[in-house]
Amino acid sequence: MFSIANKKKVRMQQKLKIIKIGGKLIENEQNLSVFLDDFVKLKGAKILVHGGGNMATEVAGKLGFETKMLDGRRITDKNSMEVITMVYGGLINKNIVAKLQHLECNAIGLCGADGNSIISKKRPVKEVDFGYVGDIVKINSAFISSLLEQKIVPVFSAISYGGEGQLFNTNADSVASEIARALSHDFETELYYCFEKKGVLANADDDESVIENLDRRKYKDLIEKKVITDGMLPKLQNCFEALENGVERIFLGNSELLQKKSKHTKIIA
Ligand SMILES: Nc1ncnc2c1ncn2[C@@H]1O[C@H](COP(=O)(O)OP(=O)(O)O)[C@@H](O)[C@H]1O
Ligand SMILES: CC(=O)N[C@@H](CCC(=O)OP(=O)(O)O)C(=O)O
Repeated sequence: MFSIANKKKVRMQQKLKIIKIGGKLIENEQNLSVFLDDFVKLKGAKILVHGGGNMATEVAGKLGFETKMLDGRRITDKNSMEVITMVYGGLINKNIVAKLQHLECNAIGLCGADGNSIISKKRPVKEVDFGYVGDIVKINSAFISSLLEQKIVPVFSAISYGGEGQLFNTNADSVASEIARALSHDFETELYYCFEKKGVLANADDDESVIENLDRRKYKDLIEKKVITDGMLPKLQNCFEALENGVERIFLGNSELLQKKSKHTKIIA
């Protein structure tokens, strides 16, 4: 019989790719289709994490709810949490899974409550109360690994679980990096952030000004110069934390990143 230690050793030699797709790419049918075609072609174990912030804002607006963001994170009141559950957990997640099934990729759609997979705690109230925003405290690696072993592709939405019947909204970039960090104990992990730009830009007005290699020193400098703002702030914070906690390689780019043919950003130590 295979012992747990042996199983772990076998997995350590296995590569795992965790890919996050941002909301602005999902909204565009053409970009989503290019991305999913490349995603299904990736060999080996893989996990997809999706955002959808823009769509949630749009649906909330239609329902007459105002959206407030701070440092790339949504201040999530009760109404906002309900919209998020419907949009991320339902509309986006189920459509992506259906498209993957059509491409003959056996995907399963999950939020953090499913399989007790992503456990979080309400973000502590400091200057701001983010409401139903959860910071991840635990990833159920054993459950996620068991899906991967069955060749099932988990597709996670940006919803975590508080453990006491409460769902929380969690930045999708954080979901991806925390899953990558946790599973790097068992697999050799690579993390990919796909969004609408070619990578981290040195000049926000020039889409070709991609920084090909980004280290922490340059990242801090670019924050001070206000070149890195908005959603890019939590995204890069997640990248460096992941790199310092066992994730082997991290890349940022557009819907074509998975082919790595066009310019993109690599996070380096
Ligand atoms: N230096 C930068 N390079 C690229 N994008 C940046 C930069 N600074 C801020 N951004 C913004 O960050 C956004 C990406 O973050 P976010 O909106 O969270 O992405 P996602 O679509 O993955 O959710 C880009 O759309 C861009 O407007
Ligand atoms: C707490 C928090 O901000 N959660 C995010 C989750 C979705 C997300 O991250 O979507 P994108 O990847 O498309 O930005 C939000 O509600 O906007």
